[in-house]
Amino acid sequence: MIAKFQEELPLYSLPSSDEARQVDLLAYIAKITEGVSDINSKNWVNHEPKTVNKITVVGGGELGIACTLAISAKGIADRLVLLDLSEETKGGVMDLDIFSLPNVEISKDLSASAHSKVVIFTVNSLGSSQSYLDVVQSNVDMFRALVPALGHYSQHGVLLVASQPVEIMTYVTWKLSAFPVNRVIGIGCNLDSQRLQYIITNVLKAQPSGKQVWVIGEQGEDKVPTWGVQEEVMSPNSRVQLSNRAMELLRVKGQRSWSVGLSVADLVDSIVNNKKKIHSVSILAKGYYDINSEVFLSLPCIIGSSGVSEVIQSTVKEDVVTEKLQSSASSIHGLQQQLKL
Ligand SMILES: NC(=O)c1ccc[n+]([C@@H]2O[C@H](COP(=O)([O-])OP(=O)(O)OC[C@H]3O[C@@H](n4cnc5c(N)ncnc54)[C@H](O)[C@@H]3O)[C@@H](O)[C@H]2O)c1
Repeated sequence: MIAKFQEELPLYSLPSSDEARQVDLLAYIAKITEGVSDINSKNWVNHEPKTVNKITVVGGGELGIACTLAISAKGIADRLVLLDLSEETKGGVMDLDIFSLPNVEISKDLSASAHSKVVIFTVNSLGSSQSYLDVVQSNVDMFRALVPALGHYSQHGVLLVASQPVEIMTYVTWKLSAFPVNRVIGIGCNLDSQRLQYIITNVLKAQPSGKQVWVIGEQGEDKVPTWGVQEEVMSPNSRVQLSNRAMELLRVKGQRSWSVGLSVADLVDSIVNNKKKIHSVSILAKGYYDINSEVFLSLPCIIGSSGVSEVIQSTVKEDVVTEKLQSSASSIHGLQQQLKL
């Protein structure tokens, strides 16, 4: 299946103005996707009420199950489709089959995702590639087989990417889907930001509250804290000391799939219920922090039903933040240039 798409798919090379052709191509791709033999005979367009809060989780591994459980626990979805595309039946998915959850459907058919408000990507290729570039390329190849069809089935939804490396996989999803950029988001530093705010406010009990501090940039070692507005009662020095102390506490927290699942569910809640809440998520960073290449980095944004509605620009000028983001942008862009999309 993947090989077939490698031959078929220069979709992202179409100009976005050529929408009719893009839709035709996406329809064709969906048609030849596994599990969908004839898109018209299935009549998927008419079977699904379009107003329900339907969510699709793609991938039934650790993170896919964690997202499913967290979204179910929050009661956000009227219907949740877990697309388990693996050959074998992994423990988690099998157990969900046995101990079924209300409103959760497990499927291998991509068309089951039709009319989702959010499609969450948690798949990860298990290729035995040697170099980092090969590992990323095998994830890209897998996305080539999935994103165009899933984008076709949920043309008005938001694509939320959790697969790693999240900045690159979000860029790849944007290119392969031909979606408007505001509706393609990576989970980026959302969990780190929420944790940092909690640490500053509830653990360090610092005044003023940590609501104005964000973790931004590249997920992992190169992420960086930044303040949204100048805190009048704090000198720049004590602000830096406070965020450094909070970042130290954040680093030892580690990441478990269930904590990422909880933060994904919070993001989904903001989208589905049009909460207009601020999240630090991976978005197209071109034009911010003097970045002029097409790379995705985490920046604080207002998130609602159409994805990103506004990017929050910090009024605090910090050279170290700009340098870190530019350095991340340069290395991510370098790697993207070597990928075969
Ligand atoms: N687990 C976490 O805490 C966590 C946190 C943040 C990000 N992530 C990222 O999310 C992704 C998934 O992580 P995980 O822990 O769930 O991994 P996992 O190995 O448990 O699950 C990967 C899933 O991808 C599916 N898959 C593999 N190859 C496929 C293919 N060719 N077509 C369709 N599906 C395929 C597998 O069947 C499996 O369901 C990874 O990129 C990971 O880095 C995970």
